[in-house]
Amino acid sequence: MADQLSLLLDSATRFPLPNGLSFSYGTSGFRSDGSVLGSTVHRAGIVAALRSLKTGSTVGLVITASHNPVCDNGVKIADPDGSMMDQSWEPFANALANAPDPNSLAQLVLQFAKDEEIPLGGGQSAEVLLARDTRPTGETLLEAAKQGISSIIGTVAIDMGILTTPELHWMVRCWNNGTKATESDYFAQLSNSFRSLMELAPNDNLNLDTVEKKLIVDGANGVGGFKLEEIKKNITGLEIDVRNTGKEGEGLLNEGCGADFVQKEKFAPCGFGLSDLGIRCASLDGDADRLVFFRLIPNSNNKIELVDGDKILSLFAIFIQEQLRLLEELPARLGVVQTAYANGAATDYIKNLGLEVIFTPTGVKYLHEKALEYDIGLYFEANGHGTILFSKEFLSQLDSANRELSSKLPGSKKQKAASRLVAVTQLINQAVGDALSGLLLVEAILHNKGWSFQKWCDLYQDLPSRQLKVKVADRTAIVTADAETRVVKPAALQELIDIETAKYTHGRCFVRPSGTEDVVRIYAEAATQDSADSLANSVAQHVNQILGSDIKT
Ligand SMILES: CC(=O)N[C@H]1[C@@H](OP(=O)(O)O)O[C@H](CO)[C@@H](O)[C@@H]1O
Ligand SMILES: [Mg+2]
Repeated sequence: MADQLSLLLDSATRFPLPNGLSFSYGTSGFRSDGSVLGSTVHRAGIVAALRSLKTGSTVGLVITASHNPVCDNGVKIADPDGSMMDQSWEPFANALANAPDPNSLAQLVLQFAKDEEIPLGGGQSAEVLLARDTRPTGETLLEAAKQGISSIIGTVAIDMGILTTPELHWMVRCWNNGTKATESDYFAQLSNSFRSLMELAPNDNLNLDTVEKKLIVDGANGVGGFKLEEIKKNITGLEIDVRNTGKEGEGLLNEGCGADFVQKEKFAPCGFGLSDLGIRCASLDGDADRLVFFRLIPNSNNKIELVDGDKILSLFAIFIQEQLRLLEELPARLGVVQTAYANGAATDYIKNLGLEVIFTPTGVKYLHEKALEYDIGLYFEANGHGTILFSKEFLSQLDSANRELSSKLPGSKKQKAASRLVAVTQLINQAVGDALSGLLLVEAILHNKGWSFQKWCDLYQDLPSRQLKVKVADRTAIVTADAETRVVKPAALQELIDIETAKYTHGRCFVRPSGTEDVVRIYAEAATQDSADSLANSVAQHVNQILGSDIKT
């Protein structure tokens, strides 16, 4: 134990906490300006090493700040099944990140290891897979993570290189399952399952030829674009043109491009223009875990028609439901998980399909956890982060049904439905929302259904909405309940929100503190755009008055 203590003290001395800063494991890990994150990433390395020792399995650590500006960076930890680190460890991660000096850091580690019965001292080995996105601060931060990891005796760090966040989560999951886990295995799994699903399109679908084969993808000048360039080499039946790949001269990461920009601004990303009218387009975020689709609106100065996470979710739900209906001998409990940001029209649409819709607070760690409770759990945030989870029991029943139908009724509708579901389970990332696998699944489903982009857009009409953010003195003064739809503190604020909302037809409004930025977010929905704008503005004024601040859009 003396060795362990001196190793920790020595390592921590090289990564002092910057003066006057504090860090918090927020909606999606630690995030800040990349230049101040050395100590945080080093300490996240220690947390990951301990997590691996505790679980007796390999865990992951990704250095990314997703859709944030290029100067930001961040770090998050993946659990052995590829999901986000168990929330019960976040308080320890926070305490460690803010430990004022090496001594208190070492004491925190020793005490936590004792409380959690984590075997220190090298008796047990541990393993952490590492990856980073394309940010310039990534390389130095990766080194900090490696040093943090190796300050726990017996832990090995394996650098998997520059990857999308979902690739790393997928690799951790496969590594622990003992299945193939390299990047080329990931590419092969995506292209093979995409091919299978495309080939399973019904022959009697007369509309198949009318589906536009061309797709233009905005890579946000991040890691997703050049990974898609690799995947597309093995794909037929779809012509993919990748823009904003991050190559020299193509622009800065997430600047005027990427899924967050496209979804929030409802404008085409840079590099897109008039010549793309009528063509189906998609946008990834900086670490390729978010996906939205769009199409340029003629004569509108690059405004777009947006297909967000809610509509991707709806498309997936319809497709899964259709296959299950053909396979009535395979009962499955389907759950659809959304957050309060889901458009009201989307929720109504999914409920009208007869599906169960559940709401959780913002942040995929909450949605993912809920989706795991179903045989098939579909979840998406409106901003395009989501996936479909299949329970182990369902996967094994599906596998048996597929084998039986393939031998007894080959080529039948039932057999094809089972094979389609099998292909979906292989194509969609089971660890975390993945823009690249989601994109291929959308394309394969549109092809199977013979649906044009227009048909997909027309599933339902989004209710007009508006999002505002307000910077306040202390955003934690706002406490919410009921999946963030109601403010419980300060109580007067909810009463004011209720009074404002009642003034509008189809009015809905909620307020919550962001988990990734120092702001309070306001979301409003109403029958017209003017009403949504006005509702959001008046509630922002109330937030302003009660908590003191300036309104930002
Ligand atoms: C309104 C919104 O888009 N919120 C985003 C944003 O969280 P906030 O806690 O709202 O800052 O970033 C999260 C991480 O990417 C994402 O999960 C979430 O949906
Ligand atoms: Mg992201």
